[in-house]
Amino acid sequence: MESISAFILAGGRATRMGRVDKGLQPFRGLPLAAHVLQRLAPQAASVTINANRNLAAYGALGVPVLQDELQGYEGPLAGLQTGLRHCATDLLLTAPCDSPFLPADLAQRLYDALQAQGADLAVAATLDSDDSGATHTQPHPVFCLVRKSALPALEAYLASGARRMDGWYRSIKVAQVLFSDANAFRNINTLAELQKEEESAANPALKDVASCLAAYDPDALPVRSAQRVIRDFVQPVRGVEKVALRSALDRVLAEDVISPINVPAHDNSAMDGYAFAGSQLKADANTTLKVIGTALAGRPTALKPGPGECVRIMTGGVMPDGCDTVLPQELAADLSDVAVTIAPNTVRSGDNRRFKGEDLAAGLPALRKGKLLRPADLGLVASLGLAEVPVQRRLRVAFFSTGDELRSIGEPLADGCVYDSNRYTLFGMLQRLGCDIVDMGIVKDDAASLEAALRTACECADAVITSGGVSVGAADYTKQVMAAVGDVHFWKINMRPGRPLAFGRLRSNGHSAYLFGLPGNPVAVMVSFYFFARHALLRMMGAEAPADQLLRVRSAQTIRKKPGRTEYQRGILSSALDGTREVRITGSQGSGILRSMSEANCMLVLPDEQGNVAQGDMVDVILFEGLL
Ligand SMILES: Nc1nc2c(c(=O)[nH]1)N[C@H]1C(S)=C(S)[C@@H](COP(=O)(O)OP(=O)(O)OC[C@H]3O[C@@H](n4cnc5c(N)ncnc54)[C@H](O)[C@@H]3O)O[C@H]1N2
Ligand code: MOO
Ligand SMILES: [Mg+2]
Repeated sequence: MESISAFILAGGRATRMGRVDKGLQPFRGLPLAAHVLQRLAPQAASVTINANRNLAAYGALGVPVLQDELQGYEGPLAGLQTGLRHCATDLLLTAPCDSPFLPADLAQRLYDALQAQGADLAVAATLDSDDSGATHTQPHPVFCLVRKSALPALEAYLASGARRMDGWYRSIKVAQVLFSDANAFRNINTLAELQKEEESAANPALKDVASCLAAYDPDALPVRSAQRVIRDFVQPVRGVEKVALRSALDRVLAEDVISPINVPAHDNSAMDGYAFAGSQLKADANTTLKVIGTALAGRPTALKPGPGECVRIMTGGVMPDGCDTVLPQELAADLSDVAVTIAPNTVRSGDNRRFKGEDLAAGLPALRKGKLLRPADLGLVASLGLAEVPVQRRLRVAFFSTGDELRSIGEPLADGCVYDSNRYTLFGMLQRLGCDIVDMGIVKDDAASLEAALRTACECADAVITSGGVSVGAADYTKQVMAAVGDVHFWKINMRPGRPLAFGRLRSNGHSAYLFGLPGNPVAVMVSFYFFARHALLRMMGAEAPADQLLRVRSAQTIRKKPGRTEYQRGILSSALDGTREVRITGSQGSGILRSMSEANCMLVLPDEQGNVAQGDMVDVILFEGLL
């Protein structure tokens, strides 16, 4: 094939996109024009972008940018004219900036037809069918390959005042090439289309995700399978903000932090003592060195100890030239203001020296994107002298309780009613995860109130958490309404507590939010949150969260356990008389007994295959608290 230059037409006004610069709209993480560039680059010797505004932003894509030479947004032919005038090859391939799916063999197939038919221009076309099923050929005039020799005809056409692409085509010899995949020429004209494309790529249907499991039985789902479907279904939210270092605590780092400096910046002493060249140490006799001065931390010295000399140095003091070893002062065999004596085998050459960059090396990542920032990380960023860090935006989570029997604090407790405790445990767990919280209170068990609440929640939050109404009770409208407002599955999970769970995505008025419909029982709410919602929310936050840390310890008692389901029993981990760790459970394990959670300091995780636990058997526990 002859050499081809490609030309991306991004000079339009994008009237259907509200006049935003279409080629620069983000799509799957890149500007639209960058997708077109990626598709064209392998098909051409060079790529140029034709744009009439935001030239610098297009330039940032790493290819030359040319503005129309005709003034006033005169359409694609004006772009083509500019392209042909500046084209370094005999052939110019054009494509619009909003066609991220264009064919990988566009250039080759247009070229073949151009050659075969001896044409000036080859244009792509597809077969379309109308409502009656009749087919017709649909040309895509902006996807064309044109010979530079057609420029005079184009100049003449434009000079006549005409601007239509198909009009000009009638004045030259055109070859039409039929492509079978009409989708490949799909362009994205409106912001709504762009959003829809984004979503369909990023958001598969829940059934498609669930169907990836080897076996999917929503009525008997292993914990691991449910966790997997949830993990594969939820996507991180977008949005980065720069915050002052202290405000970054418990936030998720949005970009790698690259160390701008070496920490420490110099080789320095790890001890208060005497710095010298270690090669002088004698193996079988005392080494005596003359003290020629002092190096304090923060005050590098110009002293250069020669043979038989040393420098008194403080911890953190920069190592003087030629020194690689420090004798801690308390290890000196003899010491005066002017000399120090070191007995054999007190220190080895190289001891007590800290290397430049040994903590953090300049130019290397000090912290990785996705890290949940802990106190040590704040200190680490501070040690680099950085005042701000980029973090993911906070996740917004809306939640409410359902059930006619629920009362809020401050209300009298009518007969048969209970105070709503789930909103408080949920508040606590979400707060600790660092979410922005929208507490929507108690919602009555009627379809209209539930639907209104779900829609409001969906429209204002990234995730919605409800409690209650997901089992089989007569007054539970929750499931019906959830199913109507979104793509939601209802599971019975092989676990206890927390057997029923609703999971999916709600949609309302163009907004969407993930839904976790947790069971109503107060312990079940917490267990389902910890083992399903928590991981999903961390993933949405963009966090690279470590897997749950299970600790294997001895059971101090026999524990009843049914095989075939995972049981999360509430435990108290303590030290036995012999100092080893053992765990016992907190009395009744009923899923309405919240006291069992409050008294516990850990949860036993007894897997599906496990039967009764005998005293002395080893079991897995997960701790509620670590170091803060
Ligand atoms: N026939 C069956 N009955 C039940 C099954 C079953 O499989 N078959 N599953 C049981 C399990 S397991 C659970 S868990 C619960 C879950 O029920 P729901 O999600 O429908 O929850 P509710 O019926 O609304 O409430 C259950 C229970 O929890 C109390 N509750 C609810 N919300 C709160 C709150 N915010 N604060 C305090 N307490 C709350 C509520 O009063 C009920 O006592 O279903 C079993 N039944
Ligand atoms: O499993 Mo239910 O969730 O026992 O309380
Ligand atoms: Mg119920």
